[in-house]
Amino acid sequence: MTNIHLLGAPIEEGAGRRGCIMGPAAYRTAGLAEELASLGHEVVDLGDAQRDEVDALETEYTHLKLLPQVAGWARSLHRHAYDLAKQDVLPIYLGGDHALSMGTVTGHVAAAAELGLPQFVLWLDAHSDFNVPASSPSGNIHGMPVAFACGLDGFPDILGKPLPAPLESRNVCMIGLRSVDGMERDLLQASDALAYDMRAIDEHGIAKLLLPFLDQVAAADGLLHVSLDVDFIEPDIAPAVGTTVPGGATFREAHHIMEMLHDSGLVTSLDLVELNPFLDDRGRTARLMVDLTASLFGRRVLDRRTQSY
Ligand SMILES: NC(=[NH2+])NCCC[C@H](N)C(=O)O
Ligand SMILES: [Mn+2]
Ligand SMILES: [Mn+2]
Repeated sequence: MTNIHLLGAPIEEGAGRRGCIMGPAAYRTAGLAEELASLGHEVVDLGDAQRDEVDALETEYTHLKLLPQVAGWARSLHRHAYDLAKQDVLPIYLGGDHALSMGTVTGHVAAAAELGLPQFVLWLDAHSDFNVPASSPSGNIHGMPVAFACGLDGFPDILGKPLPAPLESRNVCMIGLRSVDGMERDLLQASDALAYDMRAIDEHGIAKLLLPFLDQVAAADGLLHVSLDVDFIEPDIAPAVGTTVPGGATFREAHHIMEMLHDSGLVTSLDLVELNPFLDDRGRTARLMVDLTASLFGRRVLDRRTQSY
């Protein structure tokens, strides 16, 4: 039994298209809390976080879109995440676009650093979200949270203070990549992040990529934050996302990852991001995300002990 706390993060200003503001409501409508409770967990819905008011920030990168709004969300979510990380609960952040991870990841890294524990991040996404302002072709800040959390140069004062502790890029594992921008690719390859594209899944399968990373987290006695972007999944089955890229993870691959994460017992926090209910087809993407989350929290078809392999 896990004590799960749900926090809505209805940010949409980091994405190029509007609609993620409706994400938290869609997860609630799709029955996320009830589903997790039916698996035997204690679930508390904290409602939605509020954005801080932030004035214009100084930066030479004028193409950054809606920067004060994104910074307001990052500051608020950073505080929430830091507080939740210090409690004996497992937070699930209901996005909201992926810029929300600028707050959640940095909050968890800051709390982990104070506890003297290494913080790991599993990034399930079609994109590496490793742009810095200078490399971003779009100016959409949801393409930048990993670079920001790792402390790369060139960002304005998004948190309103220096990063309390940078995320170590060697503690990051990305799976599902199939859209990385030109300069972003150079930055990613110069970092120590483990990054697997779809070809790696095709050639090796999920288990072979994920197990060594989970072993590394366990060996380091680390904390594990999972950030699940809807566009990680094949858009045919998960259409409610503004940045679809064909060739995503299948239903089976996505559930397989979630089941392995459950079995590992290592996950300590989770972001569900980029759900855009405005683009959904009768709630199917919201329901799929709820089902995947249920797999991560223990739903399974058979008990392993009853199987003969
Ligand atoms: N979280 C996301 N969906 N990110 C998409 C980013 C797309 C592109 N790399 C950009 O920076 O604009
Ligand atoms: Mn993303
Ligand atoms: Mn993405």
